Amino acid sequence: MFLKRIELQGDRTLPFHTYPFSIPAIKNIGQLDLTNKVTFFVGENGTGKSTLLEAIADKAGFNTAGGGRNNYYDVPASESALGDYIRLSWMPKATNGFFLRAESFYNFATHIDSVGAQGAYGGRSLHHQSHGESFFSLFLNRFKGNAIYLLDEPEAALSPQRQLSLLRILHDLEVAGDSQFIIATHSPILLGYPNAVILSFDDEKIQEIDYEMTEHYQITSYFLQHRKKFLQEIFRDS
Ligand SMILES: Nc1ncnc2c1ncn2[C@@H]1O[C@H](COP(=O)(O)OP(=O)(O)OP(=O)(O)O)[C@@H](O)[C@H]1O
Repeated sequence: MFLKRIELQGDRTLPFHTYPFSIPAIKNIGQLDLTNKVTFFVGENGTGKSTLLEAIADKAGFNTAGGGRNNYYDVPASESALGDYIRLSWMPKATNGFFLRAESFYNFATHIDSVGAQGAYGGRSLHHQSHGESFFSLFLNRFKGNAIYLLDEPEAALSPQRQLSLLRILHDLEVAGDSQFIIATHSPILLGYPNAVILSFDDEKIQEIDYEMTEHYQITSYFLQHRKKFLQEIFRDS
């Protein structure tokens, strides 16, 4: 474990009508304790998961466009609006890590090509691999432990089988004992990882939720078990 606590600073004086403080979960962060090596952020689209993850990446010294400490490149509108307003408590401070943004991974791949660092990613340009293969090259080659990994929707490019393989990578790094993961996800497969804390952004305040209580689990489970009925309900009156 590296990151133990996230605190919002100066809560009384913040501009609550403007982004990012207009987001209920962000406005009411207060003090958020991280207790497990694997933490998931879940919630409906637009509830602030990426906003918080990006702010953590910013304060941790990672490139908010995606990458680690030494990946200098720019992507429009990738700066963190929240980073200056949160305080992180470390024990100990992580010096290594990676911030995966699915949405700007293409730019990250271009950056890796431009600095000739393909060797660190399996020896092949990330652009010459499929979207899912390139994500997986990152996990296999760059995730070596003794680090904090901030992953924003890592499932975006992964098949269900590869999501299971990612669970195995998480497990191996967690068992080795010196890695921490904070993962924003919509994947009911990833959320099933054992011993993780799931934090829901769906209400006024971020709070822990059981796996089986997440919409991701409930809707997926219901859909798979009652697909025809579910579709009839959705298409009714259309
Ligand atoms: N730079 C910005 N300026 C203004 N509003 C923004 C900005 N970035 C995000 N928002 C808004 O803030 C809200 C939270 O966005 P955020 O990307 O953190 O959501 P999210 O929970 O990660 O969503 P998703 O699950 O769709 O990825 C959204 O309503 C979004 O439109």
